[in-house]
Amino acid sequence: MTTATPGVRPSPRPQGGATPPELGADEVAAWGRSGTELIDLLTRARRLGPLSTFQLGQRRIVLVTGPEQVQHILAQHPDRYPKRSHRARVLLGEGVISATGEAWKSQRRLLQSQFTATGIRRYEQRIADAAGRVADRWAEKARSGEPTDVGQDMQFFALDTIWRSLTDRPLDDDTHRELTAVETVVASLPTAAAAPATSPETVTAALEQIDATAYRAIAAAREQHAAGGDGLLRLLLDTARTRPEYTDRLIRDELVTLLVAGHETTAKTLAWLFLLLDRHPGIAEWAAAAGAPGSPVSRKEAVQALISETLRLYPAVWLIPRHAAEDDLVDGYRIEAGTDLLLCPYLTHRDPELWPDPFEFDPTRFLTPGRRPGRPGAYLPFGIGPRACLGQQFALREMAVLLEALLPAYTPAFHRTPAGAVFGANLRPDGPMPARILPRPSAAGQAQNPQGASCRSTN
Ligand code: HEM
Repeated sequence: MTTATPGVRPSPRPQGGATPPELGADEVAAWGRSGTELIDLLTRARRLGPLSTFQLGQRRIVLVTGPEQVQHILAQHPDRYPKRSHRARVLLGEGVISATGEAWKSQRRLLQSQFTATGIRRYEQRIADAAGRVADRWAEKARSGEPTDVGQDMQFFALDTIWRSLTDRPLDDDTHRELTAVETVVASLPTAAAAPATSPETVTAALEQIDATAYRAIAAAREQHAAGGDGLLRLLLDTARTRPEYTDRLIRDELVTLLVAGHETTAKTLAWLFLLLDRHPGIAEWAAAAGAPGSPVSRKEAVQALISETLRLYPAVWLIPRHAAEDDLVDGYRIEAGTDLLLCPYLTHRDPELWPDPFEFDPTRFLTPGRRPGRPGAYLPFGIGPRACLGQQFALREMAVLLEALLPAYTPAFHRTPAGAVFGANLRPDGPMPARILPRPSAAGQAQNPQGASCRSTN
């Protein structure tokens, strides 16, 4: 407890506190000359401790990787650390990811009910239909021996799933082609910059394409709506009747936000998962056999553990930026108003003080009590606090439905696999993933198409 000293005006700034340990300018310059990814600079800074700082051009950046510090910023004091001008605003407009303040609260409240564990049940059939499409494709590829690209199949699945949930229609080839423009824009987004630079021509053209597709979907949903259609867009259109802030522009922004947030991350996670299984055939066998008589884990448990461990090693959202709106003390260190902060789940998830054998792919750590850290803030693939992922339950469900159908039945035999990772707007494999689809010998005739009655989870 502090006592006021007579005659001294209380300062609004927290007292005391040292600056977080700083990475020297020469090391930052050496990193700049090396031309390597931002993650290399962050890895150097991380060695200084759970909170560290460095100067990048004109910007002072604080890197936050310790669980307690992460928890302080995202969960305990989110008002002190808002999102600033979101780097994807050029694409997402005022949708729920980039909105702030009261507008964000009311937009989030509206969508929240659709994305709870109960709320997503209304999308179960659409998820099963999209997974069934991939299962059919892999069955055909397994028969014909023609190669497929596993990364692209995952991209299509995730986009088809969210498109069906938004518009109540399966993704058709034309719309799919048009929406590849999203990838062009996502690939052009800066990683740690506060605001995107002026769009180059290709990005502008891609944005125009995305707008055209979105407005066409809104018009179609209006017609379908009159005829009794369903889907997330319907909720937005219904809301627009009583809330004038839901203009066509805001509906477009929410639609594009959910499309982008709802497929890139899921697709990349599934792509990483298949790459990890390729590198660890023993674990692929374990997952395929789970749920069979005599297996100690159910298929559902094994699939959940695979997803959790993939998200630990390759969190698609590998960097979470925040901005200090006021002075604060974190772990005894002073954070000044105006500082940019970067939280890095990728580094937190690979911290040897938190995770035994952090570089090992070992899904069983999520099945064995005491083998994962209990400290809040140590595992955050979906973020934490009020701005945590809206679509977490949806993403987990769609990935589980697909994997429960594919893993027991097929193995992709990759012709080649990407050598590394791209740490861009999301964390993605850095190349194509061509493969032949092999039926698992033990699973002949067992391939499950989740469209039918088998869409309930297997044991
Ligand atoms: C594996 C899949 C996914 C991962 C790893 C993921 C990760 C994240 C993370 C880390 C955040 C928080 C970012 C921050 O704090 O700044 C976030 C926010 C968000 N995610 Fe996801 N996400 C996934 C799938 C989805 C899906 C399927 C949807 C929609 C259907 C979705 C919609 C959103 C939205 C709308 C936000 C913004 C929430 C807000 O600001 O209130 N995400 N996601």
